[in-house]
Amino acid sequence: MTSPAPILSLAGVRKRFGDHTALSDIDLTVGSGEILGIIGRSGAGKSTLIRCINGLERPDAGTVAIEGREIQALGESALKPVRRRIGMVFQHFNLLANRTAAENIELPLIIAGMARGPRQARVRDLLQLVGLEGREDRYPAQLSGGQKQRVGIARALAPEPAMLLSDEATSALDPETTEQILALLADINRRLGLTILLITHEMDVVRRIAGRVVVLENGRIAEAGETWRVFADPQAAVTKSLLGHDAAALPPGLVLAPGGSGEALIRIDLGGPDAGAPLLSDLGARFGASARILSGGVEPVGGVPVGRLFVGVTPARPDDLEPILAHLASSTIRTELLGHVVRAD
Ligand SMILES: Nc1ncnc2c1ncn2[C@@H]1O[C@H](COP(=O)(O)OP(=O)(O)OP(=O)(O)O)[C@@H](O)[C@H]1O
Repeated sequence: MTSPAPILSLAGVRKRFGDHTALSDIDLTVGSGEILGIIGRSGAGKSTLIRCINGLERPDAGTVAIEGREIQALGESALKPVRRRIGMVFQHFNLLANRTAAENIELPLIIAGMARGPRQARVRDLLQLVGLEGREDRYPAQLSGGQKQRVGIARALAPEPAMLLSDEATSALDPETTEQILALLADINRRLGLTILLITHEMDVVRRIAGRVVVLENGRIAEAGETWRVFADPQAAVTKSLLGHDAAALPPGLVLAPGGSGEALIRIDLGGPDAGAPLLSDLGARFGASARILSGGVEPVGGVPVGRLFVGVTPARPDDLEPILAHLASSTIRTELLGHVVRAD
């Protein structure tokens, strides 16, 4: 049995505008049912990438395939049905102001030539799926930002696309509404097995729902991988800076002693299924050391705990510090002795 073609695959994609290279060497595969985040700062090439994926822009080199079908050489009429396989969700919703919520959702079905009966049944199902029952007759101006985006999502889902392409879909929403829309996307992904490509400039959006992330910088892929790994152990400078990961940062208010004894300040980067292990109580049980958390935290990234802790460890004997560090290093992503804490007394 051959495995199904990926929903989307890009190979060696390059796009130039004059002498400016907006995208180069883009290799990307999106498998069925996954949520992939694409993150980058302004100018990184996100819009150009979207335009290459939906056929609005032709790459200068490389291939873009949707469900195994290469689109870069297709003419407008051949592109149309392939484009319909990608549902677009936009930052500013792009709803028709003079049509109700239900009519906005119905429009792509009318264009697709669906008969009235099944069309209206489908609109009802979609309204229910996105939590808009009872609001079907409201016009966009009578809906909140979150409700408008629910209409946008339902409209994108109406033609049963193979993939949802979310272009900064939560960037115009407040944090609470962002949370609700991301929860809706995650729910749709789970319930329908729908593939979602999330384009964003916000790490938090990626952290909440993307299983995998691609970091774009200056038109190139700077880093890619499972979201929790990239968050727990970022490699590229741009990822570290997007994450606000300053490797040298000390928690506020802590001062390191010039000498080397007493309570050791240790920075621990945790991530992965083992991150919940009882690390600190281990230090007491194995080494008779006392350990306290001075700063930091652990939170789930794609369901996997990830975090950075600053821990003060007082070994029973100075010689214990080395084996303590080795023990911590064996069960964390990174353990680093930063120095010794100045005591207040
Ligand atoms: N039609 C164009 N003509 C010339 N340069 C362009 C064109 N489109 C994009 N660019 C340039 O290509 C680079 C990538 O732009 P792009 O819009 O893809 O970035 P972006 O990551 O989407 O940024 P933003 O988040 O600000 O929308 C930028 O330097 C931009 O100025």
